[in-house]
Amino acid sequence: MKQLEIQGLTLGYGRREILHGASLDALRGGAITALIGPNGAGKSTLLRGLAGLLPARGSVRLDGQEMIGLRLEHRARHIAYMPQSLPQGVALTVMEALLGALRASPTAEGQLSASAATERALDLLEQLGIPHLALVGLDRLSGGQRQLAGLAQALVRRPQVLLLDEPTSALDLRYQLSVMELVRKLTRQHGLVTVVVVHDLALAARYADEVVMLAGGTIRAQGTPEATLTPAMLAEVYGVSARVERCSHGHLQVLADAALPA
Ligand SMILES: Nc1ncnc2c1ncn2[C@@H]1O[C@H](COP(=O)(O)OP(=O)(O)OP(=O)(O)O)[C@@H](O)[C@H]1O
Repeated sequence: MKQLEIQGLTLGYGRREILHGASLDALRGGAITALIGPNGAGKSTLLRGLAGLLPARGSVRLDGQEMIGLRLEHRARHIAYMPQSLPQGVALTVMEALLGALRASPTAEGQLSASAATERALDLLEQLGIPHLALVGLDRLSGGQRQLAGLAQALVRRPQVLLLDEPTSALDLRYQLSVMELVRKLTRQHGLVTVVVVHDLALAARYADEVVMLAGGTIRAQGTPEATLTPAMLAEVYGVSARVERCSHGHLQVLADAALPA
């Protein structure tokens, strides 16, 4: 079983430290971890740090192998990262972007032949429900379509660790569910260590096996949705008074009633 161990991780921008020696219980393969917390908590910073895009101190070990200090192309064999917003003005079709991601550096299975790469990319677009976008330019996609194309770029290399920064924020209700279902299916099937930044606590409660709550650059809680999404924690971390109830289908729902006085 794969696992990602994060110990004493310190991250920041220039001299500004954002994450202060964060340590987590090992993140397990086959499980989705939702990274939640208020705006500016450091969620995207943590994800960028795990992706190797920021200078870091501490330790990030995948199955015992230290990732910090590993060259980006080596780390990219194991870890895929989908940023909150994809770069604009890229004159490529969705298919060209996927093939480019496969060519950029060898995948864990080595370099794929051109036909195997095309087949894999098409298969993934089918799974995401967007085969009709294969030949459409990235700069002609809607916000939600761009997000799906970004997700395809992260998945196409079949990583062991999948880092997704708000992958459903621009998606309509149906796609929010179908994308999270697919992420869960792939996570289970391939034993991926999946970490998803998400603001929607109903989605976190429904799809996460584990929740990590971050505030002010510090880990405030880690555990099952039931253990972490409590009225007391929501008051402390988000400053809201909230109820946590089960709907008629048994899903946990967070009902925020009021912002607490600062
Ligand atoms: N490129 C950057 N340069 C300098 N500071 C940054 C940069 N990106 C983020 N920060 C700072 O790091 C802190 C954490 O930001 P981060 O984006 O990680 O938060 P977040 O929890 O993802 O927030 P949100 O929910 O609003 O997306 C903030 O104070 C932010 O101003």
